[in-house]
Amino acid sequence: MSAVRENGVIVAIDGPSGAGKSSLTKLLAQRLGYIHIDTGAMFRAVALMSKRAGIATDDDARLAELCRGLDVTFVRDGASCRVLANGEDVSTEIRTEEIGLLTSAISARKPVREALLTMQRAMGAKGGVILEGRDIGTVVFPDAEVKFFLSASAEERGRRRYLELAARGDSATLEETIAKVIQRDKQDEGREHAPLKQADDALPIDSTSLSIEEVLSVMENAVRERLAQGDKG
Ligand SMILES: Nc1ncnc2c1ncn2[C@@H]1O[C@H](COP(=O)(O)OP(=O)(O)O)[C@@H](O)[C@H]1O
Ligand SMILES: Nc1ccn([C@@H]2O[C@H](COP(=O)(O)OP(=O)(O)O)[C@@H](O)[C@H]2O)c(=O)n1
Repeated sequence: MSAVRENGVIVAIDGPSGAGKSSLTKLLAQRLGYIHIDTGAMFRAVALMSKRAGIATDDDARLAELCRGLDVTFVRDGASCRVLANGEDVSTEIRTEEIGLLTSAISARKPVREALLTMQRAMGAKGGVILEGRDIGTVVFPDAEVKFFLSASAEERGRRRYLELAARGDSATLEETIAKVIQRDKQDEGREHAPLKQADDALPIDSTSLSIEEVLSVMENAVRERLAQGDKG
């Protein structure tokens, strides 16, 4: 049994790329009046800074040093949220597919995971928070009161990403985008430290043929049900 915390429950949303985690996390947070933490953005910020510093993806000593000197924060900007790395707004720069793949390699390294794990636990401990990522329900907050594992077919997730990239003027093809999504999932599932996997007690949601509103409604109902149980849950 886990007690409801100072500011409410902890909601963990994990799943592969393009499953809808970021979209649903933001909407669910608005509905519940919770804060949301995009842990992928934190890993992306580390990857961007490591690229700028010319650090090899397997240079654990330099990665550890980088993380020690890196402060990642989120600031609200109207309806959206900006990501700051040591005070610099890197929100746009971290969102490329290239940084996504580099992030997948960097985030497999133990010192990077350890550094961000400490930050994420500190950010979420009081509850009233939704964290989205790959290992929230399994490693960061295995005692989260509500856990979701959001997925969709690789083709549908690739299609969603492709539409996003096309809207930004990126010339990547649908086939390339699906292939990259599959490659990243494989890396994330196959790594030694904190691999992407469904927690035993997570509620699985396959969003392949569900609208965002439909997924939101399933999630909101599950959280409200848990809140109604209070400390008895
Ligand atoms: N259930 C859904 N149906 C259709 N499109 C969706 C759905 N969920 C998310 N999307 C769209 O797919 C894209 C990727 O969603 P996102 O929330 O960024 O996924 P993730 O954070 O898991 O990578 C976004 O453009 C989003 O609007
Ligand atoms: N909790 C997390 C979140 C992200 N990540 C890594 O960071 C990468 C980018 O995560 P993201 O959530 O921004 O990616 P998308 O789902 O938005 O494509 C993932 O492919 C993972 O390798 C992780 O290892 N653990």
